[in-house]
Amino acid sequence: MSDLHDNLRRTFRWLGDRTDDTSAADLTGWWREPGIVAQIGPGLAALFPDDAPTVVMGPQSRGSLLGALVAHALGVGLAEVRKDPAQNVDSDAWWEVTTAPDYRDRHLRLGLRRTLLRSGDRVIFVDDWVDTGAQLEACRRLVDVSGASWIGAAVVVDALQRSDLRHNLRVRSLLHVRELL
Ligand SMILES: O=P(O)(O)OC[C@H]1O[C@H](OP(=O)(O)OP(=O)(O)O)[C@H](O)[C@@H]1O
Repeated sequence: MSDLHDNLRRTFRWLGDRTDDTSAADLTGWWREPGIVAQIGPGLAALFPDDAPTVVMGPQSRGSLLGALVAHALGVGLAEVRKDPAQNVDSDAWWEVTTAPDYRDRHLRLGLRRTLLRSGDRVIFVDDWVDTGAQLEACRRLVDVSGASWIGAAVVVDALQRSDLRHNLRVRSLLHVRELL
């Protein structure tokens, strides 16, 4: 998987002009690269080789995109986490949580349809990037309330500001943000 590691670094860009104080991560080059699309699902799945997940959880939108690739690699399904979930009909029941301030200082409402996780499910969380860990922590709460079990988080880039979260939520990554600087 060293090809994957090198390809992720090669096709990543920081966007920012000289007059800008901050820069933004551009990951779109990853999705354009056939080798990455082929390898990233198996690569993330391999971060938890001994844990036998029954389902992948991925937050909208890039967590769901990657989550589908990981689910395919593992031969399981995907539980999609929606932002600002809307109930369609009375019987459409959701688990909902609000995040701590995330990397854009947002308190997001995240929701998971109750039909998507069952007690006995073993969940692997997938996302492209973790920064404050606010969305990650909120997804852990969704798993807890559903009665399913949390295996850990497989992410592409670990930019976690809090190392306690890395340990407590079992965060494993393909790259550390330092490798992109
Ligand atoms: O660690 P945190 O501070 O919670 O931030 C990380 C989250 O933010 C980004 O998603 P974003 O909400 O930008 O949505 P996107 O996937 O649609 O780009 C990223 O994909 C993670 O889900």
